[in-house]
Amino acid sequence: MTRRVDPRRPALITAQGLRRIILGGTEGERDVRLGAAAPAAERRPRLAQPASACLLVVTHPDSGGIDEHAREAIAAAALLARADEAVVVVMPCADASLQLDPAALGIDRLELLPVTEATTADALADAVAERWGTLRPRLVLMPDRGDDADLGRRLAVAQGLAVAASVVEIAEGRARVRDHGAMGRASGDATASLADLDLLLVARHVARTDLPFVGRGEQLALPAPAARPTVGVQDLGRVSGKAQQVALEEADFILAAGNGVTDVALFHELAQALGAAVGASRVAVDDGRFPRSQQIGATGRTVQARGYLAMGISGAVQHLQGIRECRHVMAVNTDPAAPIAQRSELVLAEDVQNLMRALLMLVRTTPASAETAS
Ligand SMILES: Cc1cc2nc3c(=O)[nH]c(=O)nc-3n(C[C@H](O)[C@H](O)[C@H](O)COP(=O)(O)OP(=O)(O)OC[C@H]3O[C@@H](n4cnc5c(N)ncnc54)[C@H](O)[C@@H]3O)c2cc1C
Repeated sequence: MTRRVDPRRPALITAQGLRRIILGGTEGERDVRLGAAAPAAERRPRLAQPASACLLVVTHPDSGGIDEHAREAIAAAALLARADEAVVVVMPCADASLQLDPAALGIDRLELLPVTEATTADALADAVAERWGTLRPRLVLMPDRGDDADLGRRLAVAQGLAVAASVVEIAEGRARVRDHGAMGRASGDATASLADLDLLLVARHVARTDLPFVGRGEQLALPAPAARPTVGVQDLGRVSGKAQQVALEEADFILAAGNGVTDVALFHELAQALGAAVGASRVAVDDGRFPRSQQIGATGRTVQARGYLAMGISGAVQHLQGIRECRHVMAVNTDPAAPIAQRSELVLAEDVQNLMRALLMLVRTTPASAETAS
C-alpha cells in the first residue's frame, strides 16, 4: 500500500540540519538546536581539502538576492555534501549586482549565468544541461517552485535524470516525496534512496539555513546561453497579465480585505492601481463581499506572496495560517493591538476607507503608477 505523507505533519530538524518528519508524532515542528547561528566570520570552512566532486544547486535569484526556499535548497546541498564535494550553485541572473554572501550560504562556487528577457526557457535549459554535463554532480537540488521547478523538469527530461519532485524530507540517505506519483514509479513506497536519484526538487523547510560552517564563496561568470533556433515557432514576446487574474498561490503582492472594508468598489480600484491580487478574510467572504475562491486561511487558500497588505483584518489564527509563508506583511487596522500586528512588519492605525482613498490618490499622482496598472 502506498503511504502518503502530509508535509505539514509534525517534524523536527535533525542535528544534521535536515528535515525529519516524525512518523506518528503529535508535537509541533521542533528544532534540535545546533547552537546559536554564529556570524559567517566565526564559522569554520566546510571543505578542508580541494574538492574532487560536487553537488549542484540551480536556482533563480529573487529581487536582487535569494529567497528562503533557495537558501534551504543550498543548505540541504551543503549538509549532504561529503568532505571532498563542493557545493556549486548555478544562478540564471539578469543583474550581476546580487546582494548575497555565497560563503555564508554554504556555497563553494557561485556560477552566474547571464540571462536577458530574450533568453528562452529552452536556451536556459540547454545552458544548465551543459553545466551538468561538465560538472557531473552526484546530485542536483532545486527549489520545487516557479521557474526553478520548470527548469528542473526540463533538465530531468533532457538528460534522462532520475528525479524526485516535492521532496519534503531528506533523512538517512533517503528522500521522501509528498506524493507517490511524483517519484515516477509504478509501485512501492513514497521514498527513494538518494543513491538512486540524480535530481531533488525540494519543497519548503527541508533544511535549516543557519549552517555551522561556511563555503569557499568563489564566484565566476559563465558565458550567456546560446540562442536556440526554434523551428516552426514564432516568439511573440512576453505579455504581462493582470495581477487579479493570477492564482492567489502564485501572486507576488496581495491586497486582502477583512470585515473592516466596507467600500468594496474602492478596495478593487486600489487593488487594480497597485497591481495587486485580491484576497479576503472568511468574514468578508461569508457575508458575500468576496467570492469563496479569494478566501485566505485555514479553510481557504495558502499564499506565499512577497507582500501582503491586510486591510481591516483582525488576524485570527485561522487567517494567519494562510499567510504563514508570506514574506512581508503590513496591516491597516483601527486597533493597533489586533493580532495581525504581531505578524506585521508595519501597522497603520487608521480607518481603512480613509487610507484607501489617500493611497489611491497617491498612486494615481505618482508617475510609475500608470505602468503598474496596465
Ligand atoms: C474552523 C474555522 C475555520 C476558519 N477559517 C478561516 C479562514 O480560512 N480564513 C479566515 O480569514 N478566517 C477563518 N475563520 C474565521 C476566523 O476565526 C475569523 O473569524 C475571521 O478571520 C475574522 O475575519 P476579519 O478579521 O475580517 O473580521 P473581524 O474579526 O470582524 O475583524 C475585523 C478587523 O478589522 C478592524 N476594523 C474594523 N473596522 C475598521 C476600519 N474602518 N478601519 C480599519 N480597521 C477596521 C477591527 O479592528 C478588526 O481587527 C475560521 C474559523 C473557524 C472556526
